[in-house]
Amino acid sequence: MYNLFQSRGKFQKDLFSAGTDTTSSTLQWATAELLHNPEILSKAGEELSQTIGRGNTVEESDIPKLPYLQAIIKETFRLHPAVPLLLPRKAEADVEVKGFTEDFSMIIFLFYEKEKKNLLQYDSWRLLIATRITTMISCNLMHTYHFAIKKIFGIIFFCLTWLLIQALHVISRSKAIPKRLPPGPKPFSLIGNLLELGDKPHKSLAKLSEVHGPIMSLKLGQVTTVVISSADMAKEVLQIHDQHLSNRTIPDALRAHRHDEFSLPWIPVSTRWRNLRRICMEQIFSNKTLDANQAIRHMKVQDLLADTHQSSLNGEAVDVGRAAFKTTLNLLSTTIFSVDLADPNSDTAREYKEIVWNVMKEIGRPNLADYFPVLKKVDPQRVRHRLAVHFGKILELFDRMVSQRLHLREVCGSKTNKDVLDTLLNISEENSEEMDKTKIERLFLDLFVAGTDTTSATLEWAMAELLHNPEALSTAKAELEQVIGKGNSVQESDIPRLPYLQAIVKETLRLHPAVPFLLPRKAQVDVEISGYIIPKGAQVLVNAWAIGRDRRSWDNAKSFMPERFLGSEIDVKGLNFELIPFGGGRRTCPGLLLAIRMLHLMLGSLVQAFNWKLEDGVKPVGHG
Ligand code: HEM
Repeated sequence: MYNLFQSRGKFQKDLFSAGTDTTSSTLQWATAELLHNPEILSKAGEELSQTIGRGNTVEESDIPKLPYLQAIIKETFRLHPAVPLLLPRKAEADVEVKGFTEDFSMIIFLFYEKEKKNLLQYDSWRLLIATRITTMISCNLMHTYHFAIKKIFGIIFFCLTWLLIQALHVISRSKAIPKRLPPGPKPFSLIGNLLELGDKPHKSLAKLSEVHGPIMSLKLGQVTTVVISSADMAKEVLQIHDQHLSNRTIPDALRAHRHDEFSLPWIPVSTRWRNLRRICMEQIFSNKTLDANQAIRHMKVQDLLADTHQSSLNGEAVDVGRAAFKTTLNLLSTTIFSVDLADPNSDTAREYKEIVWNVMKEIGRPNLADYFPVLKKVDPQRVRHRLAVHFGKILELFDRMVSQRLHLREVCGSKTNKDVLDTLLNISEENSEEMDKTKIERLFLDLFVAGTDTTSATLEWAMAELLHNPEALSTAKAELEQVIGKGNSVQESDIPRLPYLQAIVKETLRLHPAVPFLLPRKAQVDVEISGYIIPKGAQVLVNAWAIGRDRRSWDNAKSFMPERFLGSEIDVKGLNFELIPFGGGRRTCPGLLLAIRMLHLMLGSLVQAFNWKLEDGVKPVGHG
């Protein structure tokens, strides 16, 4: 057996070298098969000697009388067709074969199964289609590597099918999601729509949105910006697509002292951001902590009342804005590190107040580097440079305060727990990874910047609206008198019993959100909203000012009517998207509870303690 196989292999090899002649190759295979099957060989020999006789030669005319010989030839054709793929055909027109319709430019190869009995049964052949195969493969090669090639074609076929499915998928997706920006005003070539911003961008963009809709795109210099101006669209951004729209575009100025890398409002959503937020929500601004340190805020509000009383005794008008800023600063600084930072007799306090004020000014200043990123290196208006100076001073001040407290704790030999600084130092002693001196100082910077002007501006607006609406003022006064009683001072714990005062604060925040565009968001991926695409990298501004005045959500939207909130469930906590002065979703303002307490405490106290009127000669003006 072994020898036979060996000799057959050698025989085949010799015969193959003779070329691709189909007849000789079939004869060679027939001979090889007979050598491999001696029984068949002897049966064929018997038939020949019986039919032709020994010594006579075989004539073509004898073939019909030799059925066994015919059968051997057919069997050889079946097992060893000389042209396994036949010769390639080309369809001259679309031809449907078993449900497949093929382009006539395709080349069709026919493979057939080895097991099939009948050479002529085409329906048992497997059809494989290869598009535009340009490489000619020699017949011999095909013959020798028949099955390997079959596999390769199988793989190619599979890959092509897979690619086709993917392409169809992409095409159908791109059909389903029109890749188009929200509508918006036509931008100029270099400056885009910068000129449309005007000096009150929240108002200008609210006006533009009346033309272009509640989701609108603009080009601010080189920055693609999407502006949101309705409660429904705000819900899409702040809640539904919150996951991809929670990071920020960072104003260039904030890169001073690399503050953008430390700052809670600006760092991207990450483990570090979550830790900082958790500390804020659980340790600094929780109701429990705020209840524990409300007495110090009460004291600071008594100072505000004393100052105001002094002004009235002197017959001077009270600058509510300044008084509000000073008191808010004091409320924050006593809450955070038990120091009165707005004390007029302290040099540190005066310096501090000025720095905070300057920081606000620089951050609020429009900066070309934010609209033309190529200018970031140059800092053309020197905003980052000036902010770096202010940051440097304030961080130095915080550094002194933290060092003093650390020293005090060392001397006392025990942990104190009287304010936010103590809370943070306790955390850092337990886990220095989570909190350390630098992180504490950076967090303080954020809290002061985020908390001071926002709260004091809201208080100033509330007082302005009350002076403009004497009926609302007298209703508030009556409520305070009834609930607190004459001569008693307002406490934070009284707030739940003062629904009209709460309604005034909500109405003020609706009409005058201190951060009209919230803080800017940045799309992490393409986000589809309402059939439009907010492209990856675009800046998203939610116009809380426009939403608070949207006629679709509010009756008499421009009027100051605190009554609208009486008996209403609508709150400012970020769940009612028609009222979002503190933002919404995972980046909602963490200082909300403190801000709300400070606002009610200051406003309630001022309204209760004095009879207010506008300074002589000043006329109330409507707000637009
Ligand atoms: C009336 C007062 C205030 C208003 C109207 C206000 C408003 C806001 C708004 C709109 C945001 C951005 C939310 C968003 O992107 O969705 C924000 C963020 C923030 N606010 Fe306030 N805020 C006020 C008071 C405060 C106070 C008192 C503090 C702390 C002392 C504070 C600390 C912060 C911080 C740290 C962030 C950044 C949160 C983050 O990005 O994760 N805010 N605030």
